[in-house]
Amino acid sequence: MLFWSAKARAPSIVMAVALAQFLTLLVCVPHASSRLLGSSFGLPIFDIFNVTAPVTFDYIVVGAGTAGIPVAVRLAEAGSTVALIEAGSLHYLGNGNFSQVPLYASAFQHTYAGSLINPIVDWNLTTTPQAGLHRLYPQGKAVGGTSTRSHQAFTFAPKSSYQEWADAVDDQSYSWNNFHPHLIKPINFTAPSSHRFPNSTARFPPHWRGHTSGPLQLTFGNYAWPWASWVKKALTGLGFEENSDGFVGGSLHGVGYQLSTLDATSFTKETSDSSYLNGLGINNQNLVVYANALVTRILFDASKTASGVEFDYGGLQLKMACRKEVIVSAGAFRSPQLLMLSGIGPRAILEQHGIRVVSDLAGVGQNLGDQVCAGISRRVSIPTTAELQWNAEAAVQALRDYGSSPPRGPYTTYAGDLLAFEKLPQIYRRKLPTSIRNSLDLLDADRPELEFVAFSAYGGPQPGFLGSPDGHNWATLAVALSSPFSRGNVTITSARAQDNPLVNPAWMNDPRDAQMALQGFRRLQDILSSTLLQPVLVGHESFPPASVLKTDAQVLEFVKTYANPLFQASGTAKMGRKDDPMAVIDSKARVFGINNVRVVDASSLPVLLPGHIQGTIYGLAEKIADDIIHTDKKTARPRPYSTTDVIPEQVPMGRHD
Ligand SMILES: Cc1cc2nc3c(=O)[nH]c(=O)nc-3n(C[C@H](O)[C@H](O)[C@H](O)COP(=O)(O)OP(=O)(O)OC[C@H]3O[C@@H](n4cnc5c(N)ncnc54)[C@H](O)[C@@H]3O)c2cc1C
Repeated sequence: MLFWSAKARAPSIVMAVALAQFLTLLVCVPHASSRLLGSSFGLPIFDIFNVTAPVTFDYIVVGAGTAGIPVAVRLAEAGSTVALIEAGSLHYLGNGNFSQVPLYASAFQHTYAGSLINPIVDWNLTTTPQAGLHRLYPQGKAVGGTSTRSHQAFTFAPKSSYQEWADAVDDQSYSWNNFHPHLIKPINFTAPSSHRFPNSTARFPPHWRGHTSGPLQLTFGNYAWPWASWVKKALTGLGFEENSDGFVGGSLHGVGYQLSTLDATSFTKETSDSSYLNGLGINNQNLVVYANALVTRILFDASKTASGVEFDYGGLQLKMACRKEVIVSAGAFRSPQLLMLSGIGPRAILEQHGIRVVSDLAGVGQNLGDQVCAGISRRVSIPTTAELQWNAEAAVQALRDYGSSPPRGPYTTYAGDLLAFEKLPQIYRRKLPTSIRNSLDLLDADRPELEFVAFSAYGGPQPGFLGSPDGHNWATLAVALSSPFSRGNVTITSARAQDNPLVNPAWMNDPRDAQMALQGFRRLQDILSSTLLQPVLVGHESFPPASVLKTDAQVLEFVKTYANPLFQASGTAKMGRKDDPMAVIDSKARVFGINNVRVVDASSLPVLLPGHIQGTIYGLAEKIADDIIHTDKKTARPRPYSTTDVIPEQVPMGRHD
């Protein structure tokens, strides 16, 4: 489809490709089985392109994000009719090419008050004050969801985390071996190309070569930032092993280049819409996408069975009905919000807002897990993103490289292209109180406690995003707590979906995390002082200045004030056993206490996974879709739309009174 394949290219190329595609479309239309441009999108009031579109769907999926699109696409493939309802629109319209060019991934994402934000493709959510500060927490509001905001890192958690998951939900289908087929089903892998520098070899599981059957393209950038190579050399010198599997083999320990969700031809960011929707779903007539539609409530009949949803479409309050299920994939903050607005959640909160209780579930909105990081920026003598911001010649060359075939150079990769994971080494561990050491010792051997990210840009507060406040090259090394103990929560501030939920990440609320952050930061300082990095560090200028990081109290103060999330929020409608009072969904993602509602997204995760969670979310979406399809034999039979799909006696579309 012309619109969906629009990529960030030089305008002339775009126009030429567009013209060719348009001509092809014109030639093909009379015989085509595919739909007309735009027909994949529904108008909930009327649909002039597809007048036979049913008002009642088998499934309604709420949220066209990282999980929602794969679930909707797979169900439609299996023959069910699916309405995919998304509050946002197309990120190409709202965010230009900032959601496409890999280097731009962190555009409009600073978390400090006063940062540049883009209200069109983001929910503009502000957390409750953390250490006295309100923080912005980016979340995608677009077809593609937060995959359009992501920094493209693709990892799987260590094997023990999936085992912990399987044990927590009493379902061994989540063990590494059993879950693995679903985790890799999305993947279409391309090995790194020869355009990377020779000293930046990227590792990946050898058997992934040729694994191209999935819709989601993964590869490595056609460039490695010099800072990444220097940090890798330093970490290796300090005893880090290289992670030989690119962080997707079931172990995160070690250092390596970031495997990324990247289109291996255009070197644009791969998202759930560019992969699943554009690649698979767009021509499937069973799937209709309703954009700009904010679901405000799930509707239930007298037997607490979901019958459809109510939504806000440009101010109109509309309803849509489903025959089978409502699948909530609205993300870690908005899935619990929607459940609460629909009467599913902690009784006291619902009653406080005058919401009728349908299922009193204490765990809705609780158990919010997230990783938190802090870094040090230093002036460096090697090229960083500052070159693209301040050096016209370098910027023009980088654009030329990106426009060449194949694209190469710094625009093909994210600025944080090197990751490393470890347990806190003994020398720092010994400084922790015994009780904290004991807690850490309970973590599995393959579960990392720290993650490092080498970022070729300035990391201090600044309104821009490309990387340098002063024209000098700056680089950052950040450390994150991979296995924090703190848990926050999400709640509602009103009975209206239009109001953002209240998010309290509770970063470092657990004293164990504060002590771990202190020792992790000391480890970070020591890495930056290593002789192996000295050749590229310039002077002593840094953010924060060394003078404010002398005592432990100063470090803790800095970390608490400047810590950022790694944006891996999860667990707010967690999966669990029926006898777990905080569990919201069972191991098939079905919400307890009601019928025909599932939650499939980051909020479903029962365990805070180390590393980056999008890979697991795609895998979970595949797994639950597979479960649904296999337990519902009828939906497994392909069936095109027909006018008989219109069931007038069910809740009609249109203005509701
Ligand atoms: C800045 C940033 C960078 C990140 N980088 C990485 C990374 O490099 N690697 C990684 O693994 N992870 C990364 N993550 C995390 C990852 O992107 C998320 O965990 C993941 O995308 C969440 O997927 P989801 O399906 O749960 O939610 P989402 O992808 O957010 O999807 C939810 C969708 O539901 C829609 N929606 C919400 N409420 C409603 C409603 N009431 N009605 C209709 N629609 C609604 C939203 O608009 C959205 O489109 C990053 C996150 C952020 C914020």
